[in-house]
Amino acid sequence: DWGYTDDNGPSTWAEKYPLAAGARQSPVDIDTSKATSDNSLVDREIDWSYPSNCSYRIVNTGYGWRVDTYGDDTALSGGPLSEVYKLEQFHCHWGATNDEGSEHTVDGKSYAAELHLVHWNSEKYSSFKEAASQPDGLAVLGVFMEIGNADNAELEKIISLIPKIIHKGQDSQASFDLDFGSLLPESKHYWTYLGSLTTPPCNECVIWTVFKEPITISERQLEVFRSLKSVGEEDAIEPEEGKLVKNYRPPLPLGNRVLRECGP
Ligand SMILES: Nc1nnc(SCC(=O)Nc2ccc(S(N)(=O)=O)cc2)s1
Ligand SMILES: [Zn+2]
Repeated sequence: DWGYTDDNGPSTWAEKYPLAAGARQSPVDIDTSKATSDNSLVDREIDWSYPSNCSYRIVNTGYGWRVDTYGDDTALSGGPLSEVYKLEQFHCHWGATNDEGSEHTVDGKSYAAELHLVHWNSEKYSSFKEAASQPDGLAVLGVFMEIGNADNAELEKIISLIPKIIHKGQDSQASFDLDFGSLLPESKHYWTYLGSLTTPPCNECVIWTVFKEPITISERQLEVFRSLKSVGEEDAIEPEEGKLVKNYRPPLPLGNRVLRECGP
């Protein structure tokens, strides 16, 4: 199966997942000199509403952790979006060392990690799966994460559950009040472009919005991410083996896509 090691990593994905070789792939390097500040976006602020207290399921997908949100009373609209999108799940990508880990880069700079909030167009489509096969089906918010001295208190609620899902396939149900607002940066300055899922099947179904301002996470918190395993409990391997120390796809060419910028 696909993964992030030398023998099953991003450079091999197109063999089994032909979409991975498409012209609208993600992530990309955000070349700020190419970004056009588009007036059609300026008066369309990105607007989100997320519940404060909800029950969530965190799962080890084998490629990282993912929190399923059953996004009933969630809504994302505005900015580049023409319809209202619902939050389906959120997850993160990181690297083995702090100088890599984000999927998008900014003028070639990588951040230590990148948070993805995955929404689907529930106004036009009847399911996430259906939306994931449409060019305007998904809207993903990308938030860069850099190492800071302090723990990120909201992320800590998720990180405290990771020891329960060390192995692939494990999940944990928890109801905690998550303030999504604090998982997003203060500034709403963002770049947006048309792209894809950054993991197989790499469907070209995502309207990407990447915030310019990073949030901070502590080194200890990032180490907890790296303690996840990509193999199941039954795979008897050495304790140090199978650790998910990196799960990011390097940038693909922007090609002739338009990169728009909006915000102060
Ligand atoms: N044929 C298909 N199988 N599975 C899908 S969608 C499953 C899923 O949620 N995939 C997914 C993959 C990557 C991302 S990401 N990293 O945010 O681009 C978000 C979501 S479409
Ligand atoms: Zn992602």
